[in-house]
Amino acid sequence: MSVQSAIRRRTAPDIRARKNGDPIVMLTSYHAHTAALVDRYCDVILVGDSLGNVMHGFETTVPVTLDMMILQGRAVMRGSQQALVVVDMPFGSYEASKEQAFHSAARILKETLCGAVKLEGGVKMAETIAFLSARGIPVMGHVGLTPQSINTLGSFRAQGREEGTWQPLEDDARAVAEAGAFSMVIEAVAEPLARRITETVAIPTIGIGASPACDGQVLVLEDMLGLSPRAPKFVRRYGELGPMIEAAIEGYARDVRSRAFPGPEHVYAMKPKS
Ligand SMILES: Nc1nc(=O)c2c([nH]1)NC[C@@H]1CN(c3ccc(C(=O)N[C@@H](CCC(=O)O)C(=O)O)cc3)CN21
Ligand SMILES: CC(C)C(=O)C(=O)O
Ligand SMILES: [Mg+2]
Repeated sequence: MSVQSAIRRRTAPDIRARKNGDPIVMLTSYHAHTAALVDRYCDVILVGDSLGNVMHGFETTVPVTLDMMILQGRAVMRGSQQALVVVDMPFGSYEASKEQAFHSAARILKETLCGAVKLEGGVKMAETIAFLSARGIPVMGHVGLTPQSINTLGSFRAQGREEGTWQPLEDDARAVAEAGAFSMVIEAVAEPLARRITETVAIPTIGIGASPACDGQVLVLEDMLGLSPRAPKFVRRYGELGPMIEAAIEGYARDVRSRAFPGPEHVYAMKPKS
């Protein structure tokens, strides 16, 4: 047996079993080299449809396709060994029917070999989550702010911050849990609501802008690295890669223009005559 295959990857049931345990650590990655780094420290790697914003410069995640998710999912699986890899189902690939969702999710599992999919929505998606879960596809839910619904929501705004707005959000979280999801992302909700949901559902909640009360946390890697031009308020920057990359590019351009690069050590000399 190869060394690689001797390392057992985390599974959806492993993550499910972490309810009320040590916090679940999750970050996004869309490519092999960052996946290898994230894999050393995280329990879950999310191949998020935020790749539409981060990699492709779209304003929203709406234009992201199934083929884009599968291509990046394959890269992340090649780069990682131990983390559970979860691939986002993109807008338009699952909402029409539970059969459409199964077809899309099966493609994701078969073509990337990832361990689970994630889809947005609560009560309205519960039947779909149950259908997939019963047929061998682990589903991570995603409730609160659901960015794929930007065109009906109107703006990316935190949820549950006004009195009397909690009920539909609590209903969504309960529906996702009872449908058989192994965990759920809670995005941009008021802290007391995130705590209430986390205390009432039986599966782990993974927060993004949803307070420390959740059973785990997730951020978009490029946001926390300081590589995204604009990041939401809930992001803490753990690095300033934007300025670092710019300084490197500036140095390269300067050296090429002054012929300081390439140096002697980067040049191929002729081989001696034999
Ligand atoms: N790079 C990136 N990071 C993300 O966290 C992310 C994506 N892309 N794309 C998909 C969704 C969209 N998300 C977003 C996008 C914008 C805000 C935002 O601008 N929020 C403002 C206003 C909040 C309010 O009005 O309450 C903020 O200041 O946080 C939040 C979440 C989170 N997701
Ligand atoms: C923000 C996270 C949870 C996500 O869904 C994504 O990166 O697409
Ligand atoms: Mg997403």
